[in-house]
Amino acid sequence: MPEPAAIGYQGTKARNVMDEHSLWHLARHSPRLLGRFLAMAWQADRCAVIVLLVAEVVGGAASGVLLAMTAQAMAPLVGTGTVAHRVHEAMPYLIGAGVSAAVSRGSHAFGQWAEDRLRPQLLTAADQSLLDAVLRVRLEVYQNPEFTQDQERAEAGVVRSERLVTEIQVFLGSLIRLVAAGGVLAGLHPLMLGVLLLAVVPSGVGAVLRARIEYRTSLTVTAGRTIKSMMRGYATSKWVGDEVRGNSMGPYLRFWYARISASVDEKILAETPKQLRVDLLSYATSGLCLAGAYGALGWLTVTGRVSLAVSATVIVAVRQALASIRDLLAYTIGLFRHCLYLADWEKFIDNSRTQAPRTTGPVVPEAVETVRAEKVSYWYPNKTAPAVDDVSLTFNRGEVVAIVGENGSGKSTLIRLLLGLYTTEKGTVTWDGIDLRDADQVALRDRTGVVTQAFCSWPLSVRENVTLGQPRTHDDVPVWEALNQVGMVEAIEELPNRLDTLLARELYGGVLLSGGQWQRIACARAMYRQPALLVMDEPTSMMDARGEHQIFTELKKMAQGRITIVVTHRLENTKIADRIVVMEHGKVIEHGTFGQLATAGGLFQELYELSQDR
Ligand SMILES: Nc1ncnc2c1ncn2[C@@H]1O[C@H](COP(=O)(O)OP(=O)(O)OP(=O)(O)O)[C@@H](O)[C@H]1O
Repeated sequence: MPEPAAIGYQGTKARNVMDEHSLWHLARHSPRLLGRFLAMAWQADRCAVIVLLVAEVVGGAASGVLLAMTAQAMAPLVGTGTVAHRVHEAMPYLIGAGVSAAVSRGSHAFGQWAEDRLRPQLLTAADQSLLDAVLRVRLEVYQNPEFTQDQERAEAGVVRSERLVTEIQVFLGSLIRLVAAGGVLAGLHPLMLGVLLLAVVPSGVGAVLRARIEYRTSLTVTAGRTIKSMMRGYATSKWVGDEVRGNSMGPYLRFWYARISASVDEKILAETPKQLRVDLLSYATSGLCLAGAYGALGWLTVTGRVSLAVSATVIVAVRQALASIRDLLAYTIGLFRHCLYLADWEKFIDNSRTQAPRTTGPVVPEAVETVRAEKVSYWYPNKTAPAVDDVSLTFNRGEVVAIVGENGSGKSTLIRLLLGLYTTEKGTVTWDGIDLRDADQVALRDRTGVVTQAFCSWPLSVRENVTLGQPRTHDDVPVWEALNQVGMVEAIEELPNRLDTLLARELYGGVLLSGGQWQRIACARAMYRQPALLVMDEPTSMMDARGEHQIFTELKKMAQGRITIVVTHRLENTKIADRIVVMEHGKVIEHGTFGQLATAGGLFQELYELSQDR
């Protein structure tokens, strides 16, 4: 059996995640990641980036000047002479300190303005990249559970991209203030700076270790959280409200939800003792070092090695430096932590580029004459039997072919292979002789139209619901024609804004359609495309008899210009088909016209008779 590696997704599990998140790795890669975000911010709003950087530099420099002025003012203030004289002496420095404080506050306001502008724009840019990445990958990549988990982690990265702006701003500001305070401090007594640094290193290391533990925990609970949020979405959806109540599913759903929540919580709680140990150790070590720093200052002052004025300034500078270092550490840790998530976002985006369908190679013709499957097989990952097994079929332009068979016989998989949505693992699918594995996949997408079993009710206007996937148009005539083909003209004309009516819940100012009406819209969308290969998988399962009759009549009418394939369990409908293909366990077991198969004594006849036996 071929490896599921055919899916080819190199997800997180394929890498040793925590190796990649060692301190060294983080320190090495965070600047590059921050650089990427800076480039994104630059692209989004240059003016705000410049203002932010200038504001932080000016604000930091002003705080350094403020400290230097305070130090200068301190000497006359604690010196000799009358109070008036001392104040007079210190006055120029005090005025300088006041001006520096004003400049510092003013630049902070501008920095805040820039931050307010950048936050939403960065969030949008990161979010947009994620959406692009998910839409970019080949359909097969969805089969890989790692892809979903990686996507969840990338989503967490998107949320954090917004916070990154604040963190970068505070990080920069505190770094500049620290350098300024450190400069003043070093000028006063170099020893102070060394002792001070020693005091903060242990808590810095502790905070980084804590961030790693948190991230490691989040990795272990991602799968649980994903399934929890999926189940929550289903259980609380208004669409399944009747099913949940009508079948008294509520108690079991609550029980299930509580159980999975408890298992997620258990994993998180298991990590808390480690976090406590790291915190206690780093606080104790940094406290001891800080006590040593203040002890050294006291000793230097008492032994007359530094003057009282210098000592007083050192205390002010130490306070400012400590506050800056605390901010710097807190925000460096925040940056590190967010970089862990952003690295996931970045990996996901970059991986998606290698999972994109090919955009080179031969372009399949707009009006394809023949689609041929030759000895085609396909396995899903973790399945022991192929979903499609050694199938050879030919479909010709102008034909309507019905594919039938019991549940799980491989019909939907086969049509995905014919559409080029899945790649064959054995055998070939060719469009007019072009092997789809070599063909330009983007061009191929323009030639296909499909109605799937689980079609989506897009919260868009009627017009957009019909034209979705096609270039925007102002010509409503073909839109009405497509709606006419599915018998929806009257229903749409009754809507408040006709084609402009939003098809969404009343909450959003829209109107809702019935299940069958939605299915008609899905059919209209595929017909509007006028594709070379039109595939309809159970297109009328929700429709009334009139709707069903109309769809099949229209399909027959428009069959000349294309190849039409219909998958259906309602065997009556296969009468319109030129040929019927019957599948069982992934193989084609019968092939012929309705007249031939209905009396051939095979599976088709059996299923048809069962459908008539009511
Ligand atoms: N995404 C998937 N992952 C794993 N196995 C799958 C997946 N989709 C389908 N299968 C398996 O492949 C086989 C064929 O499924 P397929 O959906 O092609 O059948 P089908 O004939 O279209 O069924 P139905 O009539 O119920 O729609 C089944 O055994 C099914 O369990």
